[in-house]
Amino acid sequence: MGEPDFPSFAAVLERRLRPGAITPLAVGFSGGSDSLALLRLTLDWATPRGRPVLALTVDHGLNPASNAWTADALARARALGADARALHWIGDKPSTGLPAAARAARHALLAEAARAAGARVLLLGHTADDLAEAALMRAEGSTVSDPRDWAPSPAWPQGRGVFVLRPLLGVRRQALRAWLAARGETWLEDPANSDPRYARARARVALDGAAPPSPAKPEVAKPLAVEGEHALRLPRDASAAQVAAACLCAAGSSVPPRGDRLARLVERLRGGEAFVATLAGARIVADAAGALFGREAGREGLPDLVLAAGETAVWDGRYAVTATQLVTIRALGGLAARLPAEERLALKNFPAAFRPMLPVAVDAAGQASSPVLARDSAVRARVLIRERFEAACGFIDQEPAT
Ligand SMILES: Nc1ncnc2c1ncn2[C@@H]1O[C@H](COP(=O)(O)OP(=O)(O)OP(=O)(O)O)[C@@H](O)[C@H]1O
Repeated sequence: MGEPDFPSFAAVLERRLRPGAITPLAVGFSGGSDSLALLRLTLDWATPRGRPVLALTVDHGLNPASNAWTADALARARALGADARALHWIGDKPSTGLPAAARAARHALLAEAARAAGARVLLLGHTADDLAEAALMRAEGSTVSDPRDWAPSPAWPQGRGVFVLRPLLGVRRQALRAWLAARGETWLEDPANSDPRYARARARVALDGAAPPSPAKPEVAKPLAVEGEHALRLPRDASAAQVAAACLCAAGSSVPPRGDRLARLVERLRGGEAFVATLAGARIVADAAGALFGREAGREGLPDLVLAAGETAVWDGRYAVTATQLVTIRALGGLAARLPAEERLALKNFPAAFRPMLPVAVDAAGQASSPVLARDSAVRARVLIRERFEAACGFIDQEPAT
């Protein structure tokens, strides 16, 4: 296979991708220089290993030329030997916070398409320059975080089971451009990248010609004794990041707690008192044995979800539910008396505080049954809480088997 063009790129792929896997690799391909280099390098690495590469191009619909850019990107990807798909951001675009909304939509579309294609890993073309830009934007007051070389997809629930890999974080954009130019490649320059209304574009200008940024520090996940499936039990000395992840995953939400309220919760946990608190959709019950994080019902209660036979969907960000007949998935609260006797018995195994937030399926005749209590239910439920938590905490550091 010869010496790779960017040894750090190949090293990251060797470390993060499952040896011998032949599932597709998804690549976020905008048509710009970074992701064009990413796509070419990924194809060079994957093709001899028998792994198909799927280029995914998101058309944000924000520029009149975007249709043509997308068509060009697809043609380019296919000419290089990849499969290619266009994804469209449809619906209303906000008048403020457009970059953040576009980013969230992009991650959701990319993750959904990657998962649908059977890919567990989505490669993105962030470079060493993006790390430096993020640092500069923070210095200007922005809250952007550093892109990480390996992280679960930030889109939820679309990104469940999908990891984002950024193998170019150790490479300068200029080096990629020189490498492409030497191969006669041309690429798209998105005018938004030089639009001074955006903090990112201003950071880019400020960094032009600056010294190379230092490479990202590898993150080491601290071991943690976590228990539970529907509610998570953590030791009281869990780190702030682990407490934030526990709230996020137990609540099934997509916005982790930050700032003062998180710091206060961590402090109370360290303090050792027994207490009950709520944060970001999670209910936290702390006692001498540790802290239990479950779903807080909130003032509005939990959503209803109607599923047709054969349909799978995620209910409340916590359970992937598949129906074999028409059902409505609801929160158990208030319906326990309608459960069959053996399910009512099984319910006793759950902490009382969290029983009302378990899912229950109600069929057209009004019959209630919970897929997490019944051994043989017309509805199957996969609990997403624990595996999401483990991914968020960095305990899954390589492409998982499908
Ligand atoms: N329109 C797009 N379609 C597909 N992939 C894209 C698109 N835009 C960006 N990407 C992917 O994301 C990478 C980073 O792009 P960019 O720096 O513009 O995004 P970002 O907003 O900084 O990323 P983040 O999601 O980390 O905020 C690109 O190299 C590419 O892999």
